[in-house]
Amino acid sequence: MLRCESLVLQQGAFSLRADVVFARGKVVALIGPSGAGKSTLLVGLGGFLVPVTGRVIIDDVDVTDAAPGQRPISMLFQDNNLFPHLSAAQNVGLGLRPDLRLREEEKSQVAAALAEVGLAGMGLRKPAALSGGQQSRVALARVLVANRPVVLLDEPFSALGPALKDEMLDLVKSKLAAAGKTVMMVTHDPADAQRIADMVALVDAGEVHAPVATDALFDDPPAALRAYLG
Ligand SMILES: Nc1ncnc2c1ncn2[C@@H]1O[C@H](COP(=O)(O)OP(=O)(O)OP(=O)(O)O)[C@@H](O)[C@H]1O
Repeated sequence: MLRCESLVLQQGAFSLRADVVFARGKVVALIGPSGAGKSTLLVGLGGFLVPVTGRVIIDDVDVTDAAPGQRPISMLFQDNNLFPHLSAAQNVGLGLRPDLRLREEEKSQVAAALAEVGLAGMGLRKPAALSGGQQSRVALARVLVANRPVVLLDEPFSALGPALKDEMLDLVKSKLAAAGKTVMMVTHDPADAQRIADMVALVDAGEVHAPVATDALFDDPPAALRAYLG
């Protein structure tokens, strides 16, 4: 379970309030207008922004003062954050050991993760020799080997075409959600939420609303969601 207790995050003149609970092992889509604060929430949960007030609690541990690397969290962004001079396997290996001094069993874990995302045998390729979709798969494989309980996704597949994006969303569902991870995903596309999210939390005007079951939300959208959906 991930709990934001009276959390206030500030970026410049903008402030975001969150007093919500995200259930463990669920996929939650964060949707809402541009500038509403979705990325601010993920950056704050990741530990890259010191809260003005409030606490962040993950599985009963208060991580509010923990550095990003000490949090039980992996993050995946649109740019995939791959190092161009490292091979796909090395980029994945960073999820296990930042110094890349991998033991044999860790190298096997990397190879297995690459196979899980459909990149078996491509470990030696550098990112420039991979398509956009394949690069996204490398970044996802790194999240898999890191094996943290919470995964934050900030529009990671929005640069991909619709079919590739759906494939990646399905991988998130089958590899992360099925493994019991708590997944929070920012998206602008309600279809993404309907495809893989158990719950949807609306972020609107600097406030994170409580997550609601996806079907229920879209069957009977509250006024703020209706306004956003147009
Ligand atoms: N580094 C920063 N300094 C000052 N203001 C910032 C900074 N980063 C974001 N903001 C402001 O915070 C507000 C929320 O931005 P945020 O990126 O969280 O919104 P968002 O809901 O993710 O938007 P989008 O859907 O367009 O990505 C915006 O008004 C933005 O201009």
